[in-house]
Amino acid sequence: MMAGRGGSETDVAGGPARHLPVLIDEVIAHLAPRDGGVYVDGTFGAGGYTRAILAAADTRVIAIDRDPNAIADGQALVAESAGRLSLVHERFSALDAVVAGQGLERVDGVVLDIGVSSMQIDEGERGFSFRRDGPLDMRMSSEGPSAADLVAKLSETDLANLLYRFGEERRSRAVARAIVEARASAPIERTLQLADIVAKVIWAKPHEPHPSTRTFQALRIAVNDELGELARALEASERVLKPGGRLVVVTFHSLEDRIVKNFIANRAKAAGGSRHLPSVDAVPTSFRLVARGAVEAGAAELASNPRARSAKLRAAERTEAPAHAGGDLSSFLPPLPSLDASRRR
Ligand SMILES: C[S@@+](CC[C@H](N)C(=O)[O-])C[C@H]1O[C@@H](n2cnc3c(N)ncnc32)[C@H](O)[C@@H]1O
Repeated sequence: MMAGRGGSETDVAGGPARHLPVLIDEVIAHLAPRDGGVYVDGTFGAGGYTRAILAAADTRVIAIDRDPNAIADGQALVAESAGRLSLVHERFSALDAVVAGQGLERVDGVVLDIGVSSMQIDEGERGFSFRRDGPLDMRMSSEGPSAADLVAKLSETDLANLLYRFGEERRSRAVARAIVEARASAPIERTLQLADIVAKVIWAKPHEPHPSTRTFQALRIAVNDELGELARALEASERVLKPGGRLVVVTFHSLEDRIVKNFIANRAKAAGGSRHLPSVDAVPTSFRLVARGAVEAGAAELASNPRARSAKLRAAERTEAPAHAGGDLSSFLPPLPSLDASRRR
């Protein structure tokens, strides 16, 4: 079962929690759940945030996860919640449709805890871990192409670009070359098989991350379209939050944090607000900042949970202004660095 990124026992809303989620006090402080409010937990996982929201006030929670195992494990909490929790198997990019499916138009808060759960990492069979043997899968939802499919089918150049963009792997060309050479003699279908191939071209000192860290991160992000999912979920939140409703997002690496930071900055600053332009051109801001900059874990949490080290929380509050026209993710999805462009410089 889910060991969790924190791993502590609390009992909220009736049942034993199996982990202490990252930045939980800060999440609740910024989400500010209130009696009668409806909150979307877009990343249910082991239900740590959901439990805390249910415990903080007399709220209703609509929780979402794309992983069928998380949905199955969460049924006990649904049963305990006396009708206050709806748990939906869906991608969080569709959170506005999920809210509509519950017969609601708007909600009081949305929280996202981006990334994989410990359960997903810890189960070798899911294929996320370079330390455990398993099929090279990495699909959170068990649908669509797996990591093994990408490794088998992408050209050497596309593989190198993927590793560079989503893993920030500086030796992406060497890793891509090694993968292409290895797959010519045998299909790469197991996690440890891929980890061995990467270890032949990247040496890590004892204090450095495992040589496969960046390769596995890149494949996972690509397989699950994690950056696109995040960008679309931010836009869906803008559509579904009531004026005064809060958006709280916790991320674990810079690619994700940049998207959240850019989105909030984009929506919280009035476009066309220049004194050189007629005021009629100004686009009203749809969010205002709740937290200036990113909130990080304090010393106590860092001491008890090393996984909180890279966590960053950003929060914003919805204004009365209409949502921006959706779909143009380029206004806040930062251009991903192209390997070829970087080599030309
Ligand atoms: C870090 S865990 C969340 C842990 C949770 N906050 C808790 O306290 O237990 C992330 C969860 O989000 C889910 N997830 C990731 N991307 C998703 C997406 N695009 N749509 C829905 N669920 C997603 C994963 O399956 C995983 O269960």
